[in-house]
Amino acid sequence: MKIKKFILRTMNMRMKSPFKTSFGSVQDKLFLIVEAYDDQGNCGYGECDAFEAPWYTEETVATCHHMLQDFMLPTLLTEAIHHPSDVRELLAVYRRNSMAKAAVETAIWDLYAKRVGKPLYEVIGGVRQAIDVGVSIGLQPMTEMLYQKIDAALGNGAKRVKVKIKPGNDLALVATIRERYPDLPLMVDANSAYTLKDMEHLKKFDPYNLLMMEQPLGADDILDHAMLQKQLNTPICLDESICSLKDAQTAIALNACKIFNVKIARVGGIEEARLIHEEASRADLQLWGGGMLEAGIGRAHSVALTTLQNFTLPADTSGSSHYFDEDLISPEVVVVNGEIHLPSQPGIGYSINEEAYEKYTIKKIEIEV
Ligand SMILES: O=C(O)CCC(=O)C1=CC=C[C@@H](O)[C@@H]1C(=O)O
Ligand SMILES: [Mg+2]
Repeated sequence: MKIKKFILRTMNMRMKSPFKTSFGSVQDKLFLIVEAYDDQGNCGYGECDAFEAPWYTEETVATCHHMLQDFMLPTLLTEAIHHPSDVRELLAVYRRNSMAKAAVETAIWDLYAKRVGKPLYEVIGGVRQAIDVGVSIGLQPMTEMLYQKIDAALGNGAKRVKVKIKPGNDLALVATIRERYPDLPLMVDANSAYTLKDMEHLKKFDPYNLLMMEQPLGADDILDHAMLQKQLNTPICLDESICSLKDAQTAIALNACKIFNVKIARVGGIEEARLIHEEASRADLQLWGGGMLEAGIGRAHSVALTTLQNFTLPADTSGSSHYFDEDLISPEVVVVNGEIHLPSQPGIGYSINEEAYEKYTIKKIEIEV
């Protein structure tokens, strides 16, 4: 497969409401899209999940634009790509920069699946045609608003609810939710807001029967999580700490957690995610698909990944309308009774909504051989 040309778009879409975590808030979502064209006129799409500021990982929209434009896309135009799984090796010369890598790698997977005329989820080895999903609810200014969001999610069949916590807005919040929803499948995500000094405090979450506690400690830590997991009954799920297969192997070896949240962007692509999935399956760790407030293209890739065998827990991938008034794809991703059904068309299986796509494009560059 020879890539003839890439188009790199910068998009700007406003989310319905701000999404607030322990480290920041997003409402105007600036992001990139990579289009990869082959010599037969096929086009594959990939979304870059980096945010405008480096608060989730060190990457930003600007660093990804630079890495893609100046390094990664020119490299991939000069190399023969036999299979999308080659891209991981071809880009390994560039250290880290996982979100930039994932943006182009996912575009090439979509392109390949379209060339062979199969849905992406089948091409990557997916085993199910529908995935279970929950919702992720950001920090709310008032508990009433949180209840409204939980009720709306349950009304839509959400299979579990994740709430964000931070020091000072955590235990009492969980206690209130539990009192009102005693049987709710509930989990919390701290986005690295605590340290081992909070061990005694974190143990106090155990009686609330949480599905898991996501990333309580340092974004670059695995060791402290292992010490914490020894003391907690609540399963720990690692998100920010797992950026590669190597990190996954370390976490497994140290028993640092029981669950991984897998995001294609954070680990540098679908191939790395598949390797993490294999490793986790061997160690009996459970997996689920994380979300990055993506628009439709990124959402479609993550839905496809979630069809792999060991993604047994509900994903964060909510429907397009959860975050946006209008999406870039047609049809939009929809959740029915807490499930997303996989489209059967080749590639990501969704078409581009050309009108919306052009409307939200604020910059476009072409890179050719
Ligand atoms: O619905 C989604 O796309 C998931 C939202 C979500 O929880 C997150 C998105 C982006 C960064 C983080 O704040 C966070 C997470 O930690 O999983
Ligand atoms: Mg998280």
